[in-house]
Amino acid sequence: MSAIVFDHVIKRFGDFEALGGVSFTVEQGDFFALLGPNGAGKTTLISILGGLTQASSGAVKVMGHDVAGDYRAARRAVGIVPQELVFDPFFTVRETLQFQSGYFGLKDNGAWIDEILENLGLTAKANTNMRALSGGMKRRVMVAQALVHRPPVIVLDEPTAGVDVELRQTLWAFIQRLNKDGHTIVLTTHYLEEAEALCNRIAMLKQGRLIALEEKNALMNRGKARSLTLRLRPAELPAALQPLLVAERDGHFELKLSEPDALTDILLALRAAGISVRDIEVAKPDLEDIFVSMMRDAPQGA
Ligand SMILES: Nc1ncnc2c1ncn2[C@@H]1O[C@H](COP(=O)(O)OP(=O)(O)OP(=O)(O)O)[C@@H](O)[C@H]1O
Repeated sequence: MSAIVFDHVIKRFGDFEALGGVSFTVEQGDFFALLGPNGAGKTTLISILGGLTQASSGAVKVMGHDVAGDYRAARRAVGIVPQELVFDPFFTVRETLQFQSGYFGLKDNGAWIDEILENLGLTAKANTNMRALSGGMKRRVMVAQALVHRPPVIVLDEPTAGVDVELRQTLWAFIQRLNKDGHTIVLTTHYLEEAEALCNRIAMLKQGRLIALEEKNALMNRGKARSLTLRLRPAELPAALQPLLVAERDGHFELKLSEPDALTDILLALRAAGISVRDIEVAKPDLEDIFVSMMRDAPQGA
């Protein structure tokens, strides 16, 4: 059984189609990244998953439960950390988590609440009113709240937007532990280095359509071509190397390096032309480079 199944999900707001028939699955144990530019439809998809919005057509299942037909069981199977901070200012942190436990009919949830508070660095704030917390602390409570019922599937919608380095590290260490313990994680983020470091599968949305869905390693290998930046004396590129030139700025020549072995030929060509190398740098594309080129190459309104 897949952790999540999106089956031809269409969502219209009036005449506007925010999701144009999205189908993919997230497997149990995945650490899954859902990427896409602003307005691609990520939050809409997550809202449908959490039962906060209804799809115009199509079906969504969480741990085998249909989010529309079997709402309660589906809702129980997933913990969603929303992008926006939503809270009751009159509750303390602990009361907020107790209240959320009650919503799921959980009594005697104190030990797990303590563990969540500890792991998110919230223990010292347990009895503080929500309104008195800083933005980053409120964000931690949003995460804690999504975890109170120990959902097998945890969805984080831009959890690290505007949070400090310490929280990022604490949060990711905790989420990675939960993933190792068997929880399925879905993450949306605009910090692509986070997705690259944490996730094993990556989906990309553009204008409500899925344009890529791959194992991270396969996706990273698409960007095999490295780039080579050279500073030369004299600062000129021999004619034989001109076809490889990608860009030239401030006396730095950026060349396309289709395979690492091509480096030898480049250096030999430079020596033959009597040009010496003053500085050299080889760069491999990261997820951000791959993301940008895939978004550029995907058809408009695909
Ligand atoms: N309630 C609504 N009414 C009308 N349009 C909406 C509504 N909610 C979302 N949209 C539109 O649907 C599209 C997808 O929005 P969504 O919030 O899902 O994008 P996103 O990928 O999460 O973007 P971001 O990265 O900015 O969070 C956008 O064009 C948005 O304006």
